[in-house]
Amino acid sequence: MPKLVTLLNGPNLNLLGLRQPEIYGHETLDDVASKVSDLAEDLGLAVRALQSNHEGQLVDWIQAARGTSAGIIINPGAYSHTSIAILDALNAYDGPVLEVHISNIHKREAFRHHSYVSHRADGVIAGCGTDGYLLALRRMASLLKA
Ligand SMILES: O=C1C[C@@](O)(C(=O)O)C[C@@H](O)[C@@H]1O
Repeated sequence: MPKLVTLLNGPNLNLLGLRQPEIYGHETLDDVASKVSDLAEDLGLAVRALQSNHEGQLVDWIQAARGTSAGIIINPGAYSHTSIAILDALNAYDGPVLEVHISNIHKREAFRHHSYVSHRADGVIAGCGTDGYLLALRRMASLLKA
C-alpha cells in the first residue's frame, strides 16, 4: 500500500492561473494536482490534494491527517502569515511537514516575510513556481524512506 501524503492549499489558491499570473503563473490548481499525482505514482506515493479558503477547514484536515497520512505538504497562502491555529494543528501532527510557496515570499512585501508555519515545517520551498510542489513531493519521498 503506498504511503499517503496530504497536500493542502489555502485561500485563493483555487484561483491559480487566473489570479496575478505574473506572480503565480498560468497553471491552474487542477494542472498542479495532475502533475503532482503523476510524480506521486513514480515515487510510489498516494496524494490526497485538498484546497480551502477557510482556516478552520484547513485545521480540520490537518487534524484528520493524524494517524492517516504519512506526511503533509502545505501551501497555507496568506494564512502562513497570520494563523497560529494552523501552526498549532501542525504541532499536533507527528509526520514530516513541508511548506511550499509558489512565489519567493522573501522578495515580496515585508508582511509576507514571516510564516508561522515555518516554525513547524521540516523544509520550506519558496519561489520555484508550481515546481515547488514537485520538489516538496520528492523531498517527502526521501523523508518517508529514511
Ligand atoms: O496566497 C499566497 C500564496 C503564497 O503562499 C505563494 O504560494 O507564493 C504567498 C502568500 O504570501 C500569498 O498570500
